[in-house]
Amino acid sequence: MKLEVENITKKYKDKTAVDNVSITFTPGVWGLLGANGAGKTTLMRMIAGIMEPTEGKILYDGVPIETLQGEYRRIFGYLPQEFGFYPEFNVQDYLEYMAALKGMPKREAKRKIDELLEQVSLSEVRKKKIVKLSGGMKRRVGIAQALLNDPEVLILDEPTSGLDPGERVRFRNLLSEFAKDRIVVISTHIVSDVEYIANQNAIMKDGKIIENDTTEQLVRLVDGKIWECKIPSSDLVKWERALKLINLRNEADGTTSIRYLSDQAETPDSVSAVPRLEDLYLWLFPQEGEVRL
Ligand SMILES: Nc1ncnc2c1ncn2[C@@H]1O[C@H](COP(=O)(O)OP(=O)(O)OP(=O)(O)O)[C@@H](O)[C@H]1O
Repeated sequence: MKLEVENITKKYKDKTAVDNVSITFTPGVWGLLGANGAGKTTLMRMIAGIMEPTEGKILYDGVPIETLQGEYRRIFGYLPQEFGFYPEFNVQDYLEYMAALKGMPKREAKRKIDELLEQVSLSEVRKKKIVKLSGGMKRRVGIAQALLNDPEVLILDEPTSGLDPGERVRFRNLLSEFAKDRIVVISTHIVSDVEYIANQNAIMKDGKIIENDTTEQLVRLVDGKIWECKIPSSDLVKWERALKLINLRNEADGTTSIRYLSDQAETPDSVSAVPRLEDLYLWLFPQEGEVRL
């Protein structure tokens, strides 16, 4: 099973949103990371077959996806970033409607919907109108509809936006289970969402894939560049100016623990830290850096 993206480009008038991208997706969870405007949504829409590339082709097991027709609905599941629901439908009716669009027999659809509502913790609100649900619940309805037909290729555009931390963890577990023998592509700019479940990550910048590798290999790019130390809290402003801070935590004893990016230790007591995907991301996209207190 493989999804091959060959030299695809998408131009919107004079803007090249995706620029000659080639990548082969194999079974497993793939993280597609990149800053706002990097071209993730455009790439996902082309992979999901709902937008035509200006140039290039996409093949599923050697077959161009635009020629899959009916088979396409069986193979692909897609959660768009902007999800147009039918707000007056209740959750159950909406999922039944989506199952019918995907050509699922009624009985099978009912069984699958029960199972999914349980998995995304929505059984209790199945009769509630979608318009009345919270943002996180709506997102979970979107995730459920993308999983309805047990797709071989699941494409999720910013699936965790609006989910609270508990929902995020449940979502990750659900996906890890689901991803066996399937291709799952998740686009996000929340690195921690893919850090624990993605086997492979593609990083996009200005319409191009600039890195594509396993998490272990990718973090090696910042090996020896991540440091941790404690500083007096009163010196924080000085260090914030001098260093590329990744994280900081105020301690009870008047010190602040900091994690920073640098080619060498910047204080005598700095110790080298094991790099994480988030460190790499901030190294690649320094303007995205946001110190969390
Ligand atoms: N319909 C459109 N017409 C013109 N330009 C567009 C259109 N859609 C997207 N773009 C531009 O193409 C570029 C890539 O957009 P895209 O939405 O694919 O990025 P993204 O990585 O998904 O960003 P985000 O995380 O903010 O959704 C951006 O510069 C965007 O402004």
